Amino acid sequence: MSVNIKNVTVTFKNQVRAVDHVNLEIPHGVYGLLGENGAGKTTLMRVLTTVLTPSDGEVYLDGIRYGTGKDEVIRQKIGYLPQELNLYPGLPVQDCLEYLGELSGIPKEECKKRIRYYLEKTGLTNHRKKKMRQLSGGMKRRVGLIQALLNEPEFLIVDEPTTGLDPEERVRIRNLLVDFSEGRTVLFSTHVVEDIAATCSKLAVMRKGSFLYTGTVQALLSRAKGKIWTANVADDTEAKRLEKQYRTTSKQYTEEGMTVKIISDVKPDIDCTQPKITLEDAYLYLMMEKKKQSALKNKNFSQ
Ligand SMILES: Nc1ncnc2c1ncn2[C@@H]1O[C@H](COP(=O)(O)OP(=O)(O)OP(=O)(O)O)[C@@H](O)[C@H]1O
Repeated sequence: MSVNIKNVTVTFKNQVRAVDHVNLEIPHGVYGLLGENGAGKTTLMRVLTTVLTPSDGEVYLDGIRYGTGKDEVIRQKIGYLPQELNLYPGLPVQDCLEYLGELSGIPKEECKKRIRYYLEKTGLTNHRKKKMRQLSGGMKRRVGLIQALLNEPEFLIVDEPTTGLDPEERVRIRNLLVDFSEGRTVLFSTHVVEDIAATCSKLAVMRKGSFLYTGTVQALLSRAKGKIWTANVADDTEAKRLEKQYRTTSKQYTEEGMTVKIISDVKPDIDCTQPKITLEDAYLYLMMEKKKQSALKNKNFSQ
């Protein structure tokens, strides 16, 4: 399964350019799509599902070009979990999934077998008789994921699959996606950096309709090498003082007080050490660098 995005642009009627000339080849396995609110992730995913026709550019799935009369064939290869999904509130979970399976043309017995398997895998077996409207947000999300997996798609696109899940369920769903990706392609879009760190070896980082980065997690981590520092402080007042002085990313309470993470090309003039870089550090470093560059560009432009 290969997915190719070539020079794709989406401009909405209100002139918002949500996706701006992007190019991407999505390989096998779980591929992360990370980006701030409004970056263009959902718009790009809607293009990939054939729901939205781009204003410009081409998309190919296994060499089949979108919008050339073969979109139905493409759709049969795709499973999609959208950000918001309201599945038949009056139907019990089992009936709802059986109905969706029937709509997808999955043979009845095979469909029941898959439903049993995925209910078990998502920890929902004991909730299968509950009506959809009686489920918690996290449970609804998991049923939504099952509907996307049900036709065992070659290309699975999931938009924020772990939203509303408790930590244990989050891990369970991540593992399910990794297992499912064996021999398939999974596009995993999220704001949760931890989700990407736990599932993907490659990712794209999106901002304002463009990719700031595409490549391996490892290479992104090495970009931030030598730029992240940790300082221990006694309390929040001291942490705030550091925040005024340096570009800080996070602070965390510890047994002794607090630790503050600082981004700096050179060692800050305080007692600090270099921690093991996390994907969150590398992501925040990338975002800060790009924002700094755009601010500089705007300043030069207005001078
Ligand atoms: N149908 C639409 N008409 C006009 N503008 C839209 C439409 N859909 C999205 N947008 C705009 O396009 C931009 C990208 O939105 P999109 O939903 O793709 O971002 P996102 O990265 O998925 O954000 P989030 O992480 O918050 O879901 C935003 O500025 C949004 O307001």
